[in-house]
This record gives sequence, structure tokens and C-alpha cells, in this order.
Amino acid sequence: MISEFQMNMKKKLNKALGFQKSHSTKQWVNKISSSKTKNNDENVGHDLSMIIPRTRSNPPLELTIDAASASSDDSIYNSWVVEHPSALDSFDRMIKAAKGKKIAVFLDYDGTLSPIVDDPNRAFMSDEMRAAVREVAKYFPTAIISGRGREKVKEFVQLGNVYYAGSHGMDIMAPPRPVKACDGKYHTVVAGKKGSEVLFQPAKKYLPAIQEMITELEEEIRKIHGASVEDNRFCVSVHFRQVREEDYNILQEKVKSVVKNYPEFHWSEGKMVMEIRPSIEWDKGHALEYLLDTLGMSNSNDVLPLYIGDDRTDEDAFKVIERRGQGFPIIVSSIPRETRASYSLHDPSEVLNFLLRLAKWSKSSSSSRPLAQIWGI
Ligand SMILES: O=P(O)(O)OC[C@H]1O[C@H](O[C@H]2O[C@H](CO)[C@@H](O)[C@H](O)[C@H]2O)[C@H](O)[C@@H](O)[C@@H]1O
Repeated sequence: MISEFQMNMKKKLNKALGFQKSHSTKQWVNKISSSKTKNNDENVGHDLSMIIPRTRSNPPLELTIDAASASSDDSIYNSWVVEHPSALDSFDRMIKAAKGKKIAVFLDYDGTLSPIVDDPNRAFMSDEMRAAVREVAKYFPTAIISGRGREKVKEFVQLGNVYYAGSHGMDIMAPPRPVKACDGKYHTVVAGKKGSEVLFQPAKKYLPAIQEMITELEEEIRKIHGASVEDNRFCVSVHFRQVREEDYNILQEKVKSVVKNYPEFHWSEGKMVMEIRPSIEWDKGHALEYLLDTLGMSNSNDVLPLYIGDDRTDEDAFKVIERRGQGFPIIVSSIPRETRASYSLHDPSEVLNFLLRLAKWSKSSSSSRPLAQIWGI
């Protein structure tokens, strides 16, 4: 179902981009030429899919956007930014609000720490970004919460001083502390580099079904050029970024036909990806709460969670911060989006600048001491 926001945004965007409704074809068509714009980056088409359902008659924007529309596009973005101010411009205000409080940093991976690229196996993080996250994690407890498998995201990030939650938070490696947030039956104590750690895996019982489903999906989509299945351990991604537009619907139907045989699973759409996961009550928001709890930071009065993410699944974490009434939910987006985040950053390069500023501030702030000193690690 399309929300009012989506309808309005669709109207505004189509108007600003020079689209008009064709009476003969009942399709949205572009009035102007089809050269590409500065906005025709990796984010546009799929970001737009979050506000405008993409169909054959409503193609991804990246295929149709025009250079002449860039200024209108900018003005729409600018008015959205008024409601979701840039976290860079708001930095001083945010830091002032954080005075005397503890910040915990949560970061999504794809589209936040690494740019969106065609091949999911090549979504590397830059050395600058890695250094910035390492620096931030010296001063604030820091966790990466990703839709990827935990091991995979760890392989990309390559940092020892952060916590990792993979599979949209269904696979968490955290310090061993008594936790209130959930049932102990999902915990396994393991020997980690920092001593013993706890693995929290609430979807373990679905592993055999997931493997079976992956085999079926691979077989089903085999003939669709460019489609691929990614095993994210407790969930699965079916990618269509490299699929021809005319095959989108076929792919979606094929995936749906497999998933319907697994009633304990559901799928949702991310950035040119169908994400399939067990229908348990656990998402990135629960992961954020769980991590705060294990870090001994669940007291909402003096803890400010800062979460940066770019995708639909990150909204669950934004929602938790909104509910807590304190913290900094920051969306990464280069186009207007319906979101619960209060702040925005345009793209991963702005994420890098924000993290650098945060690290610089904590280093220079007399009240900040490296975590290693405080916790003796
Ligand atoms: O929660 P995240 O860390 O943001 O993971 C969400 C999905 O990210 C990856 O896919 C996205 O990034 C790929 C690389 O840039 C891109 O090719 C793809 O189109 C995007 O959807 C990851 O591969 C998926 O498994 C995650 O579900």
C-alpha cells in the first residue's frame, strides 16, 4: 500500500523531474531527454524504490532522470533536509546535547561504511573509513549491525575493537554480561580475542531450512542473467542489481514461489535486493537494545545511541532510538526518503567526515578517555 508521503513524494518528484502521465499508455514518461545527472549514482534507483513502488510502468529513476531536472531535484532534497538536518551541520549541537552523557555508536555496513557497488562481494570499505571507525571505537563502544553474515561483514571491516551483529541482528557477538533483553537459551559462550564472548543467535533453529531454501532459490533463478543469491547465514539475499529491468518481475515471482513454501519466513525489498528472513520478532532495533544491554548501557537517562544507516531495515533501529527519546538516528540518503531518522548524511563520504569529527572531538575532549583505559582492555 502506498502511504500519503509516498503519493505526495511521487507527485512532487515526477513533477520536478519532468515526468507527465501519458494518456495513451498510462505510464509515467519523461518529457525531456535521457542524459544522466549527477544524481544518477548508485543510490538513486533503489532509494526511490522505497518511496515509489517500481513496476514496468514506473521504471527506476536512474534509467530516466534528466540533467535539466537536477535543480528541482536539489530543491526537493533541500526541503527534506530541513526536516532531517545534516548531522555534519548539526554536529556542534549534537555534541552539546551529549555533554555528560555516554554515546554508543552503531553503524550499518553497505551504503553507510561502504558505497553501494554492483558486485556485493566487492563492497570494500576504504582504509580511511576503517581508520575513522577504529578511532571512534577507541572512545565509544561501537558496533556494526548489518544484513550480511557476521563473518562476512567482519572480513570487510577488519577491526578488532568493534562488536559485530550480522544477519540483520540475528547473529551477535558481544561481551559476556548478564542481559535482560532476551531469553538466555539463545546464548553460547565462546572464546574470543577479548577473552570469552557471547554469541546470541535467536534464529538458529532455522539454519537447515535456510540452506534448503538457498539451494531452491539458486536453482530457480539460475536462468535469470545477473541474479544471484547471497547466503547471509540466518537470512538470504537475492540480488537483482545486475538483472535486466524486464526480468525484475519474473525474478520476484520466482523468489516468491520459493518463499511461499516456507511459511516461517518472509521477504522484504532493500536496495535492488530481496531479503528473506525468519519471521521472528528480532530486527536491527532489537539488536541495538541487546547490545546496549550487554554493554551495560541500557539506562536511557544518560546514554545516547548514535545509529547511522541507509536502508529500510535500519528504520527498526531508528524507531528504537525514537522510542527511547534520546539519541541520534541518522539516515544516509542522497534523495528524500520517508524515515524515522532525525538527522541525515548524504552519502558514505559524509559518514566518513562525521566519524572523523566525532573521533577528533572525543580525542580533544578532556572528559573522554580511551575505552581501553576505562575498561582495562
Ligand atoms: O544491512 P546492510 O549492511 O546495509 O546490508 C543490506 C544488504 O547489503 C548488501 O547489498 C547491498 O549492497 C551491495 C554492495 O554494494 C549491492 O550490490 C546491493 O545491490 C545492495 O542491496 C548485501 O549484499 C546484502 O546481502 C544485504 O542484505
